Amino acid sequence: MPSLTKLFSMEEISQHNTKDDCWVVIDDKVPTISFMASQTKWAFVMVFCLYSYYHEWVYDLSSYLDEHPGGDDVVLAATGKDATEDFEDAGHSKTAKELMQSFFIGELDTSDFPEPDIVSKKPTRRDYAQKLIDLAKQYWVVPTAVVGLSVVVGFLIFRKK
Ligand code: HEM
Repeated sequence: MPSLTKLFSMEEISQHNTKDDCWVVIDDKVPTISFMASQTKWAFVMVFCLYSYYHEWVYDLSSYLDEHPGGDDVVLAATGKDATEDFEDAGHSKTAKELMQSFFIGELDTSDFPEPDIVSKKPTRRDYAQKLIDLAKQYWVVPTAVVGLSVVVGFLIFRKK
């Protein structure tokens, strides 16, 4: 995915995890676009939404930690991972979201993330055989009871003759 800003790996970001040096990754960016004309603004918003769908943003909160109304511990606990959920759960105001833009430093480099395994695999004969074995293992009591009962009945009939 092409990028317009500086890229940081999660490994690098996770090293900035102290009170004096604190970076977080949040998938939420509201660009300051109030200076644009209405139509241009919406076109920009649409392109930006598409772009931001594939990107996660990195914020350097080192200078803000002491002032953060939610405290520094919650933010420090959210370093080295995607903090979007924690950020959203805190119910940040529009003002907070605007303020966070002043701490923006770049975006998360996702190029070395493993590809999700979405290739659908057609079941083979081996898979069906394995399924049958698994079922037999799971329900072994029924066939065992049938065989046992047949042996007993057969034995009784044989003895009568
Ligand atoms: C990214 C930059 C951030 C900025 C600029 C920011 C700013 C603020 C502001 C202004 C408030 C006061 C309430 C409001 O106006 O919404 C607040 C509260 C809070 N923030 Fe943040 N915050 C940031 C990141 C985070 C992160 C990453 C977390 C958690 C992992 C977090 C957790 C909280 C919590 C728990 C509160 C208290 C909410 C409450 O009192 O109900 N914040 N933040």
